[in-house]
Amino acid sequence: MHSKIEQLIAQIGTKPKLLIADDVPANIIMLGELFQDTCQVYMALDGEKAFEIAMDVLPDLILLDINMPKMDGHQLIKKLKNTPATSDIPTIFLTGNNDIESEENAFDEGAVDFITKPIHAKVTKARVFTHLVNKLQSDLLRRATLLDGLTGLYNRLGLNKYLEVFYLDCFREKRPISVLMIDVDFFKRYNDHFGHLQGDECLKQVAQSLNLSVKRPRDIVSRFGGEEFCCVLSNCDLFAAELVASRMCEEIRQLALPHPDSEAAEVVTISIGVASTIPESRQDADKLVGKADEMLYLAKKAGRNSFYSNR
Ligand SMILES: Nc1nc2c(ncn2[C@@H]2O[C@H](COP(=O)(O)OP(=O)(O)OP(=O)(O)O)[C@@H](O)[C@H]2O)c(=O)[nH]1
Repeated sequence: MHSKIEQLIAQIGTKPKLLIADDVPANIIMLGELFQDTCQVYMALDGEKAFEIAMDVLPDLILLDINMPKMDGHQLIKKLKNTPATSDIPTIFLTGNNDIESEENAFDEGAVDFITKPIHAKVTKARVFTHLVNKLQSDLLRRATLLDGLTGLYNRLGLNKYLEVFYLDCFREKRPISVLMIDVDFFKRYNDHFGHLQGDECLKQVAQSLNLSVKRPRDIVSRFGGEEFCCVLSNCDLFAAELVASRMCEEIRQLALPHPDSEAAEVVTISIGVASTIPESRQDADKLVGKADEMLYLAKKAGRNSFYSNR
């Protein structure tokens, strides 16, 4: 099991994140030492703090004591399961309550395992690694389903998944989030002129350039469909998003891909709609995408090869 986890870590490039929540510092320290070589370990002494850390770091696995101050293990797992960003995180109860009723309750509440105290290092390690291997393997598979075959960018499914998570984060932190809807100008004419295969090649180059225009780990560029792309910039206000949009337009022009039938320029160009908000509800992400789409329409109407924003 140990070697399987190491193989997965090598494949993914980072150690999995493990959150340990227990109100007894000695337990946390002991568990931390047990997993520090294999995992990035996060620790919390009460349920509220554990939830806060879970939202911030999105751990790969949570080890949860039942009896904790502020929010106990039962309340915490309920909250984790009801929150989109954390609902899929496997959670193991680690508890001194070793009666069958507590164990049944834990599974009903969505726990993947139930380990009783006193902690037996070898058994705890084996069970934690089993669940971590499952989690990392399913993440790898899921990641493959979230990518677009032609461009290697996130596909629509990937966009929806990350937009939901980032939107929720920005709502919680009262930070701005911006969306850029991007469309290649007169692309039908490009295909008609050069053929579909060269059209595909053009989309690949545009995708790569757009992806290089965003710098931060939580920024994502996705293929929205056809010759449309969508970029999500977390913790980014309208002013900064306009700078990104302007840079993207310039970098696509710099690719200097000839487009003789375009009315916008002699080379391939893009139009971008920019929208930004500080989320007031958890569920308004679609509205932000809709707003960016409206701005894209206005950018097209204003002559293409530029961006338009919801100022
Ligand atoms: N080569 C290629 N073409 C695609 C792909 N997906 C969509 N398209 C083409 O993209 C073109 C989009 O055309 P329109 O929606 O009319 O837009 P447009 O020609 O870019 O015009 P404007 O957006 O108004 O500037 C269509 O001809 C589609 O066939 C793809 O994967 N590969």
